[in-house]
Amino acid sequence: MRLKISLCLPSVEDRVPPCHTRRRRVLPGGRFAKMAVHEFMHPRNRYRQRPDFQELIKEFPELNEVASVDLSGKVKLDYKNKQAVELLSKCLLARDFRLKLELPSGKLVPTLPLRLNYIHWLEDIGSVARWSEREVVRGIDIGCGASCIYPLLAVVQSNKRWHMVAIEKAEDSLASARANVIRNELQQYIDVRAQNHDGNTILLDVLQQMPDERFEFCMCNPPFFDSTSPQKSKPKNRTGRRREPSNASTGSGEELCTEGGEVQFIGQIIEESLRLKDRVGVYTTMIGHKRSYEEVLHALRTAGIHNVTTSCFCQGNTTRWAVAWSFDSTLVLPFVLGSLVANGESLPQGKRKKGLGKPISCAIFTTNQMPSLQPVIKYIVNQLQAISIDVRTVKGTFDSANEYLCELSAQHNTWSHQRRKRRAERTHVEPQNGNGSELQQKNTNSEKKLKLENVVEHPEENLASEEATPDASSDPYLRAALQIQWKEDSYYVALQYISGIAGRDGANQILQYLKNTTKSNTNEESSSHASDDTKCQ
Ligand SMILES: C[S@@+](CC[C@H](N)C(=O)[O-])C[C@H]1O[C@@H](n2cnc3c(N)ncnc32)[C@H](O)[C@@H]1O
Repeated sequence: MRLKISLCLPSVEDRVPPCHTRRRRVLPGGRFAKMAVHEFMHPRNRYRQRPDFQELIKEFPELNEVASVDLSGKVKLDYKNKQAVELLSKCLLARDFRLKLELPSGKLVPTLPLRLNYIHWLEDIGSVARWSEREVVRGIDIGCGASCIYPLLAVVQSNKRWHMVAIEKAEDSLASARANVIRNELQQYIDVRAQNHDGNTILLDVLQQMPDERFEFCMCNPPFFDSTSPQKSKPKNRTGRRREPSNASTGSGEELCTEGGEVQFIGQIIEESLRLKDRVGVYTTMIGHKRSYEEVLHALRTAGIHNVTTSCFCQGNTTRWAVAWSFDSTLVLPFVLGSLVANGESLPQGKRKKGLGKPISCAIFTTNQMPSLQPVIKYIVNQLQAISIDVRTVKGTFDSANEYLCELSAQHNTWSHQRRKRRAERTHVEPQNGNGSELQQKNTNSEKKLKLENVVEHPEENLASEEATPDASSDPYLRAALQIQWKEDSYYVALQYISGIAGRDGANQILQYLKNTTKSNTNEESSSHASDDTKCQ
């Protein structure tokens, strides 16, 4: 029987598709085929299928003005034409979401595939955070822009279960955002608020105005560029190989630029989150540049924030990154679909598709051996703490009747060679009874064997490197989720690797350590019907 961790673990086909870096599919014989970039969008993103422009024009004849027919007879839109981009967004919003949108000229035109990728990622976060159990999910959009696109989409896509506070700093955008909310009669669900101009805060001032409110999430599409840089809104082209953007760029300098660029902006959200903590369940933001993404992850680690998940949104030729973090100890963010590893290392594509992999599980005691789940939980937690693994309860208590879930974090490998260490300890215990000489003889033999095993299997330098402590600001050596469950006639332990350089092997070894200690303790204590049942599955 295979046990599954019940924390809404994703099925493989639900996972977020791999990132932008792979645009070629390997064909038999090692040839490459170019893949449609749309394949990398979120699996639920309706725009993975390119719109059929011919059909769309029938419904919205105004598109005719910006469409052309190519030599093969295909109807095409010129994405370099600002008017075409705006018209397409408006038509798709009307057709697919029944939303009406108007924008003052010169303002950022929201492209829908990207906006929807972000919304779907939030839904994935919500399924781990169990938002489905709430009647209303409250969210904040930082910098809603003139379109107010994210709050509009969030409300409609959730069938009005998500209620949004939309914050905006620019006065003209604020007025336009309010008009778009009224235009769609969604004032009951979207509260558009002006950012405090005098203050220098992003969330603090606004949340101070609502002291009794708690939000499930916040989101942000920050101004990407540094207003103090001479290049301003031009992305850095360090290699000189960056292609010209295939879409017309829209948006004013005020919308796209901020002092210090996105890293400083997001850095401030991180700082404020350290003060606001659980006032917001999950802090999320989009990031425009890969380099900023790495800097943001570093800032989170430096702030001691490790409950993090990341994603990347791929659409057309544009890629954006996203980061979420939380102070909620009952929410294990790395369980979110398609999560990349939290230390910022991008996994190879094939691996990322499989995400964190399946949990491994094993029966650890039978109900004949343990009367209830409580002593099993206490026993396992003691065994883990004995080797300095930090155990943080996520669900259930030590007195749980059916299930207990916790998060493990280890700073270095303390589980390898435990059997040998225990044996070595035993050999150093002075014999207390009359069989002293016999026992001493046995111990001497096992000591010899132990020495031999150490020489053959594990030279000293290996031991030293395994126990090396990583630098304090980095991720733990291993993070994993552990579930203890009672089912039929046995108690099961399941381990899910989350992150850390120990990898899935580290999680396997911890499960093996638990099996071994159980086996040796039950052998010592009750001898006969011990742990033949500790089979791993
Ligand atoms: C890149 S635009 C995003 C607009 C919209 N959310 C979208 O995705 O199309 C960034 C927005 O953040 C606003 N903004 C900049 N600094 C802000 C702040 N401190 N508080 C609130 N909004 C801010 C800008 O005026 C701009 O409208």
